[in-house]
Formats: sequence, structure tokens, C-alpha cells
Amino acid sequence: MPTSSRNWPAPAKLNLFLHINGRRQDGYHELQSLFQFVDHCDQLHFRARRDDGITLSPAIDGVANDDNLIVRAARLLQRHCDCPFGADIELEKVLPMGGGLGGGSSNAATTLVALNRLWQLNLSEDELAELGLSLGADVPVFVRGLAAVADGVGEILRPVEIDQPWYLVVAPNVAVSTAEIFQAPELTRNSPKLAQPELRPSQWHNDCVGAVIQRYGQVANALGWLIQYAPSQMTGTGSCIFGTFSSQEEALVALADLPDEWRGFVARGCNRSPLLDRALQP
Ligand SMILES: C[C@](O)(CO)[C@H](O)COP(=O)(O)OP(=O)(O)OC[C@H]1O[C@@H](n2ccc(N)nc2=O)[C@H](O)[C@@H]1O
Ligand SMILES: Nc1ncnc2c1ncn2[C@@H]1O[C@H](COP(=O)(O)OP(=O)(O)OP(=O)(O)O)[C@@H](O)[C@H]1O
Repeated sequence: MPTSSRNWPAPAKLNLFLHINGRRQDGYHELQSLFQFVDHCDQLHFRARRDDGITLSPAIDGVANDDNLIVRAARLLQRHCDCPFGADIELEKVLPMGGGLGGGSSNAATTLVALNRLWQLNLSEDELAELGLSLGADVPVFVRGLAAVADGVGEILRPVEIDQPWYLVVAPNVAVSTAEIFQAPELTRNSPKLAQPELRPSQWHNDCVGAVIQRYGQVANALGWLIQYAPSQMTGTGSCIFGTFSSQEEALVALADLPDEWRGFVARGCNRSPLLDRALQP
């Protein structure tokens, strides 16, 4: 067994649209969403252990290692396969957390894919995606690594080829509760299901944005600022927003003006996740 495997990317995702089509008996929402990756990534490094210990360093402030989706993904895989080995995992975190960029879900997916390789478990992509779903709704799309339209409650994925523009992603200094937004009484829950929505950018919108900007003034302010530079939208249930640019230069010009109170980065949209490219290498 190889002893270590380094430089596994865990990219962010954007929800280019998020349409809510209805509410089910169990409270979950029927939705349609378009996921695309960006080439802005956390990095993970793995070293195999001969005992079954799982360590993660550095820990994330405010998240106990036992709750960290990386450790949870590693333990889940270990249990599922009766694997006797463990791993020392190193995390270089650059993605803002709790902002709708899916960083935690992406970390979990990268851990599943990398340890499946390092521990020589030979699980299929379908098995990894199914394991991932038990960790979070957004883990499967990161495991599969292709831009996709999601349907159902987000679990049905259909890969799509779409434009790969440049984005300026802005993280307002606030965390939005996904559960709170989905419970908002005024939420639009009757957007029509669209056939091939990926072909109709003029209809792309985010049904959660109204409820978010009403409750979180920072998101409203950030959107008001970004929209001066480019067409802009919120990802997931926020708080991050993104502007869409046709060149890196234009996105960087806007980033240079970003008010100090917010963080931001410029990244390219990718229909193929950087994780898939890494998985082709030894
Ligand atoms: C909507 C997205 O942000 C799109 O990327 C994600 O699918 C949400 O993913 P997540 O944060 O992992 O969400 P979960 O932990 O599954 O759900 C958080 C909460 O959002 C609500 N929720 C989520 C997904 C869905 N289809 N309907 C819902 O009503 C539920 O109240 C749930 O308690
Ligand atoms: N490895 C991890 N990286 C980031 N957050 C983690 C991790 N493990 C557990 N968490 C917890 O998960 C929460 C959500 O993190 P994440 O970055 O995935 O949010 P998000 O981008 O809003 O996700 P989503 O788009 O799925 O709602 C964090 O606030 C943190 O408490």
C-alpha cells in the first residue's frame, strides 16, 4: 500500500440557479438547481496509518474534529469497508465556511475519493456517491465531479455542459441558516419545473434570495455593490454571492474595489471538477 497521497483539491461549487418547485410532506423542498464548480479549492493531504486512527490537522476553529465532515467521511468509509487502516489528514482551508459554497461537502467528497484510492478499497463512483449522500445533500455532486442539474430534493443529478465564465465570489461577513430560510413563510415555492433549464439562462434565479436579503442586511449590501459590476446572484441559501464576468481581468478590476468588510476571490467556472483531474494522477 502507498503510504501517502498529497494535493487532493476540494473545490467550491456555485448554484447558478435555485428554483423551489414545491414542499413535500416531510418538510423538504422539491427543487431544481444548477451546480458548477470553480477552480478555487481547499487542499487535502493523506498519509496512511497501519492502525485505525484518523487524525486531522489543523482543526477548524469552532468545529470539533469528531464533527468535521473530513473525519466523518473517513470513518464512514472505514466502517463500510471493514478497513483496518487509518489516516493522518492535513487540511489547507481557503474556502469561506457556511456560505453556500459547499466547502464541507466538498472536503467530505475529496476524502472519500482519495482514501478509496489510498486504502485500495475499489469502491465504485456510485457507491462513494451513495455513502456521501448520508453525510450531506451536496456530497454526491462533488464525488461525481461534473456540472449538473439537480432535481428531486437535490439528489437526482444530470450532467450538463455550460459556459465556463469567470466569477467574482463575495463572502459577506455573515452565516445564513439554510433551515431558517427554507422555513421562511414568504418563500416562493411554486417555480415551474423547467425542461432543460441549463439552456435557458434568462430564467435562472434564486428563490431564496428575497428571504435572505430581508433577514441579512450584509447580503443585501453586498449584492447591491456587486451588481454595479456584473449580473450577480446568490449561491445556495447564501450568504455568498457571485458576479459573472466574461474575462478574468474584468473580475479582478471589481475585486480590487471590494470593500474591506467582505472577503472575495476570482475563479473560473469548471464543468469538470479539479478533483476528477487529480484522480487521474497517481
Ligand atoms: C439547497 C442547497 O444549498 C443547494 O446546494 C443544498 O442542497 C443544501 O444542502 P445542505 O446545507 O447540506 O442541506 P441539508 O443539511 O440537507 O438541509 C438543511 C435544511 O434545509 C432544508 N432543505 C434542504 C434541502 C431541500 N431540498 N429542502 C429543504 O427544505 C431542510 O429544512 C433542512 O433541514
Ligand atoms: N471540513 C469542513 N469544512 C467546512 N465546514 C465544515 C467541515 N466539517 C464540518 N463543517 C461544518 O459545516 C458547516 C457548513 O459548512 P460548508 O462550508 O459546507 O457550508 P455551506 O457552504 O453553507 O454548505 P452548503 O452549500 O452545503 O449549505 C460549517 O459551518 C461547519 O460547522
